[in-house]
Amino acid sequence: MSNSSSVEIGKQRAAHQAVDDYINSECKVVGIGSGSTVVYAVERILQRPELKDIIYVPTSFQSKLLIVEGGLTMGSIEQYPDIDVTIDGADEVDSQLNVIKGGGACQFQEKLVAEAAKKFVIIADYRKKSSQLGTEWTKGVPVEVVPIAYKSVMKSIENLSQKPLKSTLRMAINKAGPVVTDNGNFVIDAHFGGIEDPAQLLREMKLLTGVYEVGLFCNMAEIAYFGEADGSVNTLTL
Ligand SMILES: O=C[C@H](O)[C@H](O)[C@H](O)COP(=O)(O)O
Repeated sequence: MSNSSSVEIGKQRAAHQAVDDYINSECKVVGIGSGSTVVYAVERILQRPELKDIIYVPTSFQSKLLIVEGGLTMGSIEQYPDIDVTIDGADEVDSQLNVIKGGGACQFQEKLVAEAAKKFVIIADYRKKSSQLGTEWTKGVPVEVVPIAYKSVMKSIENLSQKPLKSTLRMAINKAGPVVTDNGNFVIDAHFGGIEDPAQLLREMKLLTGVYEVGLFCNMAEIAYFGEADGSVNTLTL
């Protein structure tokens, strides 16, 4: 099997198992994360007709499309601030269930919908497992910033207790200029190498003026499902 097909199978198996374990007809409201792994979670939801009556809360434009095109009922976080379960992908997950998210620039709405949920479930392929954040996912910590503040946030990041190796403004592909998020903001990717204390870094970055949301999710996930290269699924809980 090629690497890319074992990755896709890993994503699909992890997503299907998480849906089967965590979403049932007792659930009233379910949060739907963003990214390529979540596509398989929605695929599984659509295979189970008893899950059709649930309200699904999106975390991005992409996730809205998945819900609408699947013919599922969509609700907003304002209408449904209490969510039973949110299922979402990850860029990197450490052994303490700290997570880097935002590779697709969706971390703000993802965090909002994850925090509203009683249970936050991560689904990922085997490449996302890590002993220390920043060592497997080497594209940096995604930091969503208000556009006029991007330079000053980049400067302020230099003074954090763990200094970044570099930080870059994320540029768009097939459009001149920066990536613009679903909230009209920019994204800085802050590279730290191995992150010594993710929760501390998160606290410090959240205090910087102009920072909208940071793609570090600490003490939030109750479980992570990893689809392995051999087709099996492993879980991580604390
Ligand atoms: O902004 C994007 C999200 O945080 C995604 O959940 C994350 O990047 C993982 O995406 P994928 O499932 O495509 O690896």
